[in-house]
Amino acid sequence: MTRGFYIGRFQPYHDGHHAMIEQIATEVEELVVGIGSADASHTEHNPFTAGERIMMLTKSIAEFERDHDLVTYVVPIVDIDRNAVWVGHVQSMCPEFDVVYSNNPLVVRLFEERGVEVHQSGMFDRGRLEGTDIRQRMIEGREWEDRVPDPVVEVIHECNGLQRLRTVVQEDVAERWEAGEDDR
Ligand SMILES: Nc1ncnc2c1ncn2[C@@H]1O[C@H](COP(=O)(O)OP(=O)(O)OP(=O)(O)O)[C@@H](O)[C@H]1O
Ligand SMILES: NC(=O)c1ccc[n+]([C@@H]2O[C@H](COP(=O)(O)O)[C@@H](O)[C@H]2O)c1
Repeated sequence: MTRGFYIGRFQPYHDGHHAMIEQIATEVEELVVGIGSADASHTEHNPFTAGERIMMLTKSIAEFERDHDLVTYVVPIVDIDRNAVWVGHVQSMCPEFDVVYSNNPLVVRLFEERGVEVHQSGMFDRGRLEGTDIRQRMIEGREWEDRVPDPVVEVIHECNGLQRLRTVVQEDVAERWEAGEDDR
């Protein structure tokens, strides 16, 4: 039995993450999904809470649990300020895992330095499937719903996520303006 680990911020969980988990589901029997930066929410970079991201993931991956007999564990992981001990921090919070799946260069490096096997999948349709671009579309009122699994659309509407994102962006801009960090 092989148990994998896949971590992301999932702000929001999108079709690129979904394609990655679909592929992982063919390679492992169990998967631990880490909700990274679990302590962050209500900012432009991290608008959604750990709880909201757990809902996005749990509802979306139900189809893989059914179709591939995959067992998943979703674990929130808060950030810590020392990269050198982060792998131990993750391991201390999760069921034991054999292999890590990631396309994030820092995550790959930190696990490999600790002797953990890491698989990289390459990016799926990255021109369309990038969290930063999807959040920008939400802010600007452009179409984003076709880039995420259907349950994610429901969760974002349930938590009034578009309005929250637009509000926090305005607050961030105002703070940068007051701090004199904006181009004027
Ligand atoms: N389109 C994609 N295809 C495959 N893997 C992806 C894709 N987008 C992100 N990933 C990977 O999923 C993991 C989590 O990514 P993350 O949640 O940061 O998404 P992101 O789209 O890069 O978001 P952001 O732009 O907000 O940083 C990382 O390993 C990342 O490289
Ligand atoms: N020192 C740390 O806390 C540390 C180090 C490496 C990755 N991480 C986290 O792992 C997650 C990686 O996910 P992304 O690929 O979505 O960036 C992020 O939440 C990131 O903050 C944290």
